[in-house]
Amino acid sequence: MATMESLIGLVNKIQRACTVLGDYGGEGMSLWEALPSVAVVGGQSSGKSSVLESVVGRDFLPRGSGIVTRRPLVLQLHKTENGSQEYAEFLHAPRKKFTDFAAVRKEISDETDRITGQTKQISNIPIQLSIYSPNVVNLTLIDLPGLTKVAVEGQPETIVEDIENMVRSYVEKPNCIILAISPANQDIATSDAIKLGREVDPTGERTFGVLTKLDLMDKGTNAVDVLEGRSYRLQHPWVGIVNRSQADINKNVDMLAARRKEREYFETSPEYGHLAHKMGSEYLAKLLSQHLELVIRQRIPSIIALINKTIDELNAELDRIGRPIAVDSGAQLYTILEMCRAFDRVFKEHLDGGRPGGDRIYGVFDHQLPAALKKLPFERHLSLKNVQRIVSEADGYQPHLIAPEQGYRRLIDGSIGYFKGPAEASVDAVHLVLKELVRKSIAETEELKRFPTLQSDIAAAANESLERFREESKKTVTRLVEMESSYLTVEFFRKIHFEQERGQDRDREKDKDKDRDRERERDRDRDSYSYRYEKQMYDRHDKQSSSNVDRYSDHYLKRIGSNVIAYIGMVCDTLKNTIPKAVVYCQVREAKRSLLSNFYTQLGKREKEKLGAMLDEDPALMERRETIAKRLELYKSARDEIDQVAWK
Ligand SMILES: Nc1nc2c(ncn2[C@@H]2O[C@H](COP(=O)(O)OP(=O)(O)OP(=O)(O)O)[C@@H](O)[C@H]2O)c(=O)[nH]1
Repeated sequence: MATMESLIGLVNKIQRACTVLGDYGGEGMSLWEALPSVAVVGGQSSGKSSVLESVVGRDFLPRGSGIVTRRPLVLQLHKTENGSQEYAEFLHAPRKKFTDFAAVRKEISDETDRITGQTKQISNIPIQLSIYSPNVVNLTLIDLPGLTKVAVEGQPETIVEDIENMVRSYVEKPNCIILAISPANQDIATSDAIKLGREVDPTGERTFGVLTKLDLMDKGTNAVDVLEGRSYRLQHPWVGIVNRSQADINKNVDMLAARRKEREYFETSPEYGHLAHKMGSEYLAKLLSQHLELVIRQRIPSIIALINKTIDELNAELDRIGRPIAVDSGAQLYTILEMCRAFDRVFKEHLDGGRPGGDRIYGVFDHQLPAALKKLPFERHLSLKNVQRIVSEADGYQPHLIAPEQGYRRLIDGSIGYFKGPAEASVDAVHLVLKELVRKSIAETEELKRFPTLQSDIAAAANESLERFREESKKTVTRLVEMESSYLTVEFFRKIHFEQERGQDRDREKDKDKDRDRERERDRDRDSYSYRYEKQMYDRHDKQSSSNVDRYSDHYLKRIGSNVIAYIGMVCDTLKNTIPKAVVYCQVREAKRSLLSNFYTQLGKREKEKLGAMLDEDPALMERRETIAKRLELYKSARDEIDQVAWK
């Protein structure tokens, strides 16, 4: 019985492991998949049910002469807590607990009749019986209808084949251990059990030869040749058995008494005395236990592999969804700061390269700003008419004598005002890029994924900062533009004055130099406002054929306009360079330096509850993590259980 004990321990551990694995369905491995089943196979009345009972150690199967087992009986033994009451339950009557095993026997018999009628018919619909007991191992035993050679009165012709096919469907499963029962009072060469065993298990590794009814052999004959493996060789040793006779059953001889009788039989037998220690039901039970243990142990590596694989998967998933968060406020603050830093890292990567987005800021400076500047309506503002109007207005009642100082100022002031638009537009464009980068960075910060509340807190704080930077940046670029109005570059006008003198000389030399003049202009930046402006003025002038009657000649006004345009072109070039500097200084640099600094200040002042609230997770995620953590624990304990078994 020591072997049975260790088998119970082993199977229990695997049971616990498999319950864990099986509990979650799908990939889980059920206990019954991990464990082998044992089927008894043999001719009619060969003693199958008797042998099965001996292995289980209980009387509960109907027995008798003639065909008794007419439906497969799938018997699942479930080990229960020590001290708990033994009971049986049928699948066809789930809520009914049988504690009286005589009643179990009767129910098997009645249930057989329910399907087959009280005839000699058989059915392949199994009866499922579970026995819950502290004294059994978790195991499936299958009692099968006896194989027969001919159909008897009341049976269909196909019965021989039908039974064989049914039995085969059970024993051909590689997980099935075959107890091949042959009665000693028949020639072993005609044994149906051996024949089928050889067919489904040619190497004989899962077939056990059992010889029953040794006591019923003819006087003067014995089965020593069979038992010693000479008649038919099997990998496992043959076991001889003496079950209760029909007379014993009728007299209600109990199992203990039957065992004693069997032991005495072998010990006192002149033929089998030398084999006594390897004979009998108890020895068969022991042999079977040992084999089961071996087979079950062979399954351990694959069970452990499955457990390890699942543990790895669970750990990976936990890593993905994040480990649980701490409860004390210090640790929470730390977690929040860590996450802010992670976000900050991603954000900076976007700006500095490594991640896309920062280049769009350069796009604003390189493309958007110059394009906007080019579109400014200077040509309209400095049209001949406008120049004349503004210069005249600035002069007032007294026309200027040498140069229209006030006129220039007004023309320039009015023009410079136009730069505010593109300057502010650059600020706004960069603001939008930064805002988008904040949004992107939050989405891309792995660590933040599980904390929707913190995500929106960080987003709000970052956007608030960006808004502040934008205000500051707008003030600065406006100032840059205003600075251009507040003090004009003197050198420019001195140079103009000088050039104009020269120009007047040339005028005197008149149009013969006109071509040369144009050539000089062409040499200048063709893209500049002054070039385009002057060209337009020339063209217009040619068409208008100088019918002007105003204070100043068209030529003179055109000069003023083109001077202003040239000056504005210079201012434009300056602003094209300084606006980006201001924008980067006020917005980009600040975003990199102090996007979350206000947030940090606020964080320091928050109470514990508020910190906890910031770390609120998606409830579904929390639940998932809990489930995974629990499963992980179970799997680890299952692995421990099995490890203990494996190293024994
Ligand atoms: N004397 C003696 N009788 C036995 C032995 N084994 C079985 N019997 C008797 O043989 C009869 C059939 O035994 P079962 O255990 O019902 O045989 P079975 O193979 O399950 O029979 P079916 O289910 O009908 O095929 C019963 O009356 C048993 O008492 C044995 O070793 N010695």
